Amino acid sequence: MATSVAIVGSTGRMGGLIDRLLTAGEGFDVHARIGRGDSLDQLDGADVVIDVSVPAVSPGVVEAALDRGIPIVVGTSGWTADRIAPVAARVAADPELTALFIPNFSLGSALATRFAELAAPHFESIEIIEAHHAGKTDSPSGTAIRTAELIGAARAELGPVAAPHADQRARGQQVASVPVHSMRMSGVSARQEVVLGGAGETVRIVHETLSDESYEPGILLALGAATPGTGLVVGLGALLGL
Ligand SMILES: NC(=O)C1=CN([C@@H]2O[C@H](COP(=O)(O)OP(=O)(O)OC[C@H]3O[C@@H](n4cnc5c(N)ncnc54)[C@H](OP(=O)(O)O)[C@@H]3O)[C@@H](O)[C@H]2O)C=CC1
Ligand SMILES: O=C(O)C1=N[C@H](C(=O)O)C[C@H](O)C1
Repeated sequence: MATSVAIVGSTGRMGGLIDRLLTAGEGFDVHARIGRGDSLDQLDGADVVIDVSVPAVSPGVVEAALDRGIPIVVGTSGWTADRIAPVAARVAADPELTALFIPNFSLGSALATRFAELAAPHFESIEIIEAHHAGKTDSPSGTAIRTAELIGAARAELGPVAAPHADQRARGQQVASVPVHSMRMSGVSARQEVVLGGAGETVRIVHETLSDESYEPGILLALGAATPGTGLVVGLGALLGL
């Protein structure tokens, strides 16, 4: 029997992509298409919820899914480690609950983030430059926040990265001590560059999204993994075994 999926943010770019992907493929049915103004009671009866809405709305969607015991995949940005923490505690307390936070569904992005995490302990200077389409309303991107948090965790025993003059606005927003510089502009879908500097050298880890097609395998992987008892997952890398 097909897995029934409730899509929150269904009228948006990602919601439309997910709708088309599930409708065209096998194994999943669309249970409900939920947009602004629609009741979250439409989640009732779904096997899984996928949220691709806006950062302000996403926490309420997660709560509504967990209240109903329905596994949820969260693709919406804005989920810092601090915001995930109470959800993690709730999921840890109930073995039936499942919440997957996937800041970026693309394989290349998951790999690039992992590469940055691996390199982080070896360089004292690390900064992130991310660019997105002009329609993106939040910054830094969810991917940049997650990447910076993982860099910070990888350097936990070494201390913060060297970010001189970080009090100046043009030095970016610090996330887990990593300066993040966000551009919102025409001509770009999504791009992230992690620049690492050490004695006499720099390393640049660049990921570019050229089309939304790159998200499709990750969306299906996450939906397939979102079953009761999976628990908390953060990042596609965990599902890929990276
Ligand atoms: N994890 C990943 O790989 C990716 C994540 N994203 C993230 O996904 C999110 C959505 O991106 P995108 O599709 O480009 O954005 P869009 O602006 O195209 O879509 C946002 C959707 O959320 C809806 N929405 C707004 N308020 C509510 C509400 N109260 N209840 C239900 N739905 C609501 C909007 O409805 P309305 O049209 O009425 O405003 C719209 O359908 C962003 O946070 C983005 O960063 C994006 C790409 C990839
Ligand atoms: O809004 C987008 O487009 C994207 N949002 C996500 C983010 O905030 O990281 C993922 C990807 O970068 C595209």
